[in-house]
Amino acid sequence: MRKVVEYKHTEIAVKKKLGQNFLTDRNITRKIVIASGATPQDNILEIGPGFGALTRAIMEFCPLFTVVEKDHKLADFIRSEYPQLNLIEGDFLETDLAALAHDKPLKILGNIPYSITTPILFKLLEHRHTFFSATLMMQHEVAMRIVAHPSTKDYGILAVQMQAFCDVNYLFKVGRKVFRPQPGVDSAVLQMTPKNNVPLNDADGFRRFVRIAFHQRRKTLLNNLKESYNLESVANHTLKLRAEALSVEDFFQLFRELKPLT
Ligand SMILES: C[S@@+](CC[C@H](N)C(=O)[O-])C[C@H]1O[C@@H](n2cnc3c(N)ncnc32)[C@H](O)[C@@H]1O
Repeated sequence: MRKVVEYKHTEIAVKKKLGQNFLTDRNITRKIVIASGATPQDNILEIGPGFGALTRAIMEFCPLFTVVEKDHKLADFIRSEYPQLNLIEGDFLETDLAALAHDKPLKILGNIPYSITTPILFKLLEHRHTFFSATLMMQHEVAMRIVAHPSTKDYGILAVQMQAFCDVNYLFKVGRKVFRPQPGVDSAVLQMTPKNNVPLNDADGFRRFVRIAFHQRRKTLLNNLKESYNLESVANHTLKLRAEALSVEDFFQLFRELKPLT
């Protein structure tokens, strides 16, 4: 069934593909902005302002900032309601973060579209030098996977990749009832802050290694890694473990010990 949401002078047919679930609770938007620590001096970027629920709350703390919105009708809405903002009408995944962060690292905020949560997170990881922190509302289940500890069912590639490069903080849960239209899942607000000193000199190689180590979760590290790496320098007891048993520090150490097979 076609769902329509209307606010002030604008009505849109909700696009599921764009993850359009709009926040209706001012206490929550304010709580997100307070958690982000936004001040008037910050270089803020909001992902997906929609009808401006979070935008309005950010403005109370920082009057001028940048927003990126892909939906043309919503971009028109933001342009007419908040002409003072720097609106990028386009796709966050194609937004040049380095250019936006030219003078100062960004503080990123957003109630992000569920449909592209993972690509957004990986874009942020890749461009972690461009931002100071990202305070994001996402699906609760994804937030749990990001902050998961070793040897739990949620612990996997996402947790290791994110925790390797960022400090991640689960802030609070947000029930589905405060959105229009109501999604089928709950949300949570998570903050990620890039780490200054990551003990790696090949971040891309590390990311590939983590993917291979988890390739088949039930298999040992030996079985997952042996086709791709020379494992001579790795202790036997380590190779008998599964990837899920290793902490992020253990992953760093193991990555230093093995050599890719060419
Ligand atoms: C979950 S809604 C949040 C809207 C608003 N911030 C709120 O909290 O009510 C996600 C917003 O992101 C926009 N969006 C979806 N994909 C996008 C993309 N790739 N780049 C920028 N904005 C996008 C949607 O059109 C929508 O406005």
